[in-house]
Amino acid sequence: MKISIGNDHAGTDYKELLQKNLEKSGHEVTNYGTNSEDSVDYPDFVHPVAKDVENKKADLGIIICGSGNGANMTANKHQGVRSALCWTVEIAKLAREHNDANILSIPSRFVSKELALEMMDVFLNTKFEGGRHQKRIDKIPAKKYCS
Ligand SMILES: O=C(CO)[C@H](O)[C@H](O)[C@H](O)COP(=O)(O)O
Repeated sequence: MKISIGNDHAGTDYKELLQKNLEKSGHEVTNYGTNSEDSVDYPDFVHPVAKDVENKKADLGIIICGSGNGANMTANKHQGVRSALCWTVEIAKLAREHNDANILSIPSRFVSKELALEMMDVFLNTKFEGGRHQKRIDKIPAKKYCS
């Protein structure tokens, strides 16, 4: 799969670990950084990931910041992006099965590295169930609701 990944200073070491594992499994990874622990602004590193997913240059995205919230909010401003903030394996699984999430947002300051790896694994290997869930995700875009 093609996976784009981005993080701020709070997620650099997690990103390195996840990227290494993805590449070991044969995935094609585009890393948008940051690659240091110097303080940066998460939108600068998350927008490129969401843009790749929006433009179908990536199959899935992974974004990491301290709480996962700022990264998640940024990604969800992009059309067709459904970014899910996940902190358990089950939530990551449901994000794929029920929400067809295409970006996984990881809160590095609140989950262990082992859990981050497990969430990534389940996120990549779980399929969207469709059916009643398709109807629901079709109703997510605000412009469809408002017009
Ligand atoms: O969690 C974040 C945004 O949702 C970021 O990763 C920041 O780390 C967080 O805002 C804390 O900022 P700080 O500059 O690392 O104290």
